[in-house]
Amino acid sequence: MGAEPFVSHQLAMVVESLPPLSAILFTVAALAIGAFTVYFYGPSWRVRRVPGPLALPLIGHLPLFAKHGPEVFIVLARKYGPIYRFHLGRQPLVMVASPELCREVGIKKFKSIPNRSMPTPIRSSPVHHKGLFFTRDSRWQSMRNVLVSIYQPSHLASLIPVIQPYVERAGHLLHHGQEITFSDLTLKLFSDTIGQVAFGVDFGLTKDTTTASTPTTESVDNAATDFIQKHFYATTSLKMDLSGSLSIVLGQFIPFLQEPVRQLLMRVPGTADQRMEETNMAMSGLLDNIVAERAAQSDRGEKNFLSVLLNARESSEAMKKLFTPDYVSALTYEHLLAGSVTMSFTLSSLVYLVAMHPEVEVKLLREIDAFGPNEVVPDAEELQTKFPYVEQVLKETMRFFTVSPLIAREASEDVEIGGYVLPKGTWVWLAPGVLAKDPEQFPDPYVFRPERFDPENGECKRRHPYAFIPFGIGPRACIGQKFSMQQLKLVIIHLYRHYVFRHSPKMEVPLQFQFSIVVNFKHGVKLQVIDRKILCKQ
Ligand code: HEM
Repeated sequence: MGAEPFVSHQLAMVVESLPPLSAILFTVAALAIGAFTVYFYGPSWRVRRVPGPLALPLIGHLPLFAKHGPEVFIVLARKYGPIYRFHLGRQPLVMVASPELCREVGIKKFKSIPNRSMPTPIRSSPVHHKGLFFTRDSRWQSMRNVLVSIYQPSHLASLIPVIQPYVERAGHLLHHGQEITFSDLTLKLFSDTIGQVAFGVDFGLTKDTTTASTPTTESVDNAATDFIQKHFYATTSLKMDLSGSLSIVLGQFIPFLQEPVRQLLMRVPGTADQRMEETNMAMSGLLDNIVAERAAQSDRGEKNFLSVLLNARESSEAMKKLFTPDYVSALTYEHLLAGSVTMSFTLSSLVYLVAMHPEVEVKLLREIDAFGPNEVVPDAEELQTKFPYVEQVLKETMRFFTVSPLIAREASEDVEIGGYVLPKGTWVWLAPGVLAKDPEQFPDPYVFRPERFDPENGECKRRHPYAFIPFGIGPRACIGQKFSMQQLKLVIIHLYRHYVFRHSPKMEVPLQFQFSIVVNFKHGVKLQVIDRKILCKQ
């Protein structure tokens, strides 16, 4: 017998002993379904005891989100109570929606839940990874300890003369009878002020090109303008709903595919992923240049965040290791991100709401006018003590339209919250937007009533201390809270000293929102400007 017939015979025997093709297919299919089930239901299984609506395969509760928008979290809290599950695609979130449970997560059990989970849009955007927001554990703690010193009252007070010229400059852009998209102006204004406070650079966005009067700062160059445009694009592209780039959308359903697909699509011309990558690269390059230039300056002073950070970096070897150039860039950029969109949304909401409530406007103007002549700029202490009604209007605005209705946290060990044991790795999200509309804490929650924040008011006295947390809670709360309030008051006082506002006929009713990493207006806030001097003469 030759070798060939022998081999064929052996092969035939092997093939005969194999299961039929259908059996193989069946096994493969069963394995695939098993793997699919484990992958998609594993995370849900771990938190199955927490109540919540039935989650659809792959898309979880995203259809509910599409139907109700951010209000969905209020709807679900009413139905399931203060702790419930919400599935963002495959990822289950344990939502915490009562003041007491927020205190438990944010303060009492902070050690078990010290970090933030990284939402899908941010995973696509490396420029955001090394800021304070997403840094974790001991590195976060060390960075925060240094950065907190920058927000000391004395430093904040010194920022008023730095910011005021920008506020006045933006004010000069307003004219009686003018129709403006006010939210665009405020985004430019706060990008300009934070540009100065964070980088020591004048982005020149509110510069009146028809006059020569501008604050005396470093020159406005094309690189800065280019940078800020890229920043606007990068920020508005980080959508949490299903309108983001393909890799972001995919990340909601099949997270492990997000990065490979992003890597692929960013090489394909015309895709949103490619545009985002180009923007991120260009922005990182520009940021690194700004940081390198400032690092090379010997007398950089202490007037802006970047200089303070670079000075801290040079103070010891440990600091040098902590604040490597990439972290310095990310932290400085984070200021711009955190301090422009949030502030613009809050101020635009305030002016929108005051325009709808003449009785609030009258009280606000009375308090502002009583302070003194228009030329006198209040100092930090006066801002804190002489404008209680401005503060109430601001707080009520932040309650009414909460810019950050969800706060992302993640358990770093097994932890018990509200009677449920949540395993390590669970995404535990706080819901300040739900608390803000709780009728027990805020009677008639859909009525805009600043007086509810008057400390002498019974409603205010009865309220739980953590019912109102627009800046978050505990050691991880917003580091810029005092800075924000100071700056917002400064702008409100300046604006209302000169103008009042009415809704433009072009303003949509009701106002529509867009949910990206923070809430924003879909079509902007459109207003008519009324010069108070002209109003008085009429
Ligand atoms: C109206 C204005 C603002 C609002 C409503 C706001 C809200 C928030 C919220 C809700 C958080 C999460 C807190 C938590 O997890 O408990 C946060 C964190 C943070 N905010 Fe703000 N913010 C505002 C303005 C600013 C400004 C102006 C800056 C910087 C100049 C800033 C810098 C930060 C940083 C760095 C964090 C992360 C803190 C950490 O993880 O340690 N924010 N903010």
